[in-house]
Amino acid sequence: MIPLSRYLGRLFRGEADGGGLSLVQDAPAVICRREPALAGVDLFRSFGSGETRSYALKGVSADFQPGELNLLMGPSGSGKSTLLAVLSGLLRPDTGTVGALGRDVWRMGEDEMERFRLRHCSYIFQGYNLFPALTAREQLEIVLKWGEGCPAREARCRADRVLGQLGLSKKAHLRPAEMSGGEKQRVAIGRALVKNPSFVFADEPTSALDWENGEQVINLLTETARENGAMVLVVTHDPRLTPFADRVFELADGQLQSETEIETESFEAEACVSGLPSAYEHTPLRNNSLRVRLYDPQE
Ligand SMILES: Nc1ncnc2c1ncn2[C@@H]1O[C@H](COP(=O)(O)OP(=O)(O)OP(=O)(O)O)[C@@H](O)[C@H]1O
Repeated sequence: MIPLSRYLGRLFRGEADGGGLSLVQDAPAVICRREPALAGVDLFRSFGSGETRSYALKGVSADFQPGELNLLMGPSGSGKSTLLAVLSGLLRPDTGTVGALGRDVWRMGEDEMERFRLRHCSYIFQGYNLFPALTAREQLEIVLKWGEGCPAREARCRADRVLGQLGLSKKAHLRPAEMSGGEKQRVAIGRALVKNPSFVFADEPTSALDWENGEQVINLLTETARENGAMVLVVTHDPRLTPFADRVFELADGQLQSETEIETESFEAEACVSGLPSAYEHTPLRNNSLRVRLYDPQE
């Protein structure tokens, strides 16, 4: 019997066999420590001053679990992008705290914050923000070389692997001007995912895409949550994304109106998770009831 601790952060397949369980070979899935990876507490954020001052966030508190895809929805002007920016370390709140991986984000010094963002956070915005002069492969390589000091050969290998997962192997040599909108968005997502972030923050990542490309993008983000244990937070107006999510947060007028857990199919192989340390729980996976991954966000 292989101790479960050996599997922390690694992939395995659990196969139920007549009530028993054997753990074999690599396969993606998620079991996460049920502690929020990210927690916003009583967040206020205003813009302007004096008589023109208005509050975009009015006391928002919310927890976000690792291994989950969260949607932030609500009417235009309700504060979604402001909340995303505050939670992701890009915009300082007036008051309130943001905790991430056990750290108080807004108490970090600038350098520490920069390192934290570089190591743990990825951002996906509407405009793609790709470098015009770089090829698809170079857009990914540069993140690894600059961000992690990754040697050129390894960076190329990792970039090519992610481009392959995105179905972009044949486009690796193209520059942004030579790509379609969907391809550019996939490269932007590849750039966000190549460093295996703990947090992915995406603001309207599908709004400029047709549904075929949009579905591909949301599938990639779902996989990132489920298979890498990342906490993914997506601001969107698109109700078609809801079935892909684990949780939907609804904002209105700067306040959280509701938090809805989206039902997933039941996890048949309960045997897979028996014997787990109590700090861990499984996250059921759609379409594949026997895949399990242990993930520890603190590692
Ligand atoms: N930099 C800014 N300066 C002044 N007001 C701002 C600024 N950013 C946001 N606001 C205001 O804060 C409120 C919330 O804006 P926010 O962009 O967070 O809303 P949203 O829900 O993301 O909207 P949308 O869906 O239209 O993108 C709005 O009233 C907006 O005008």
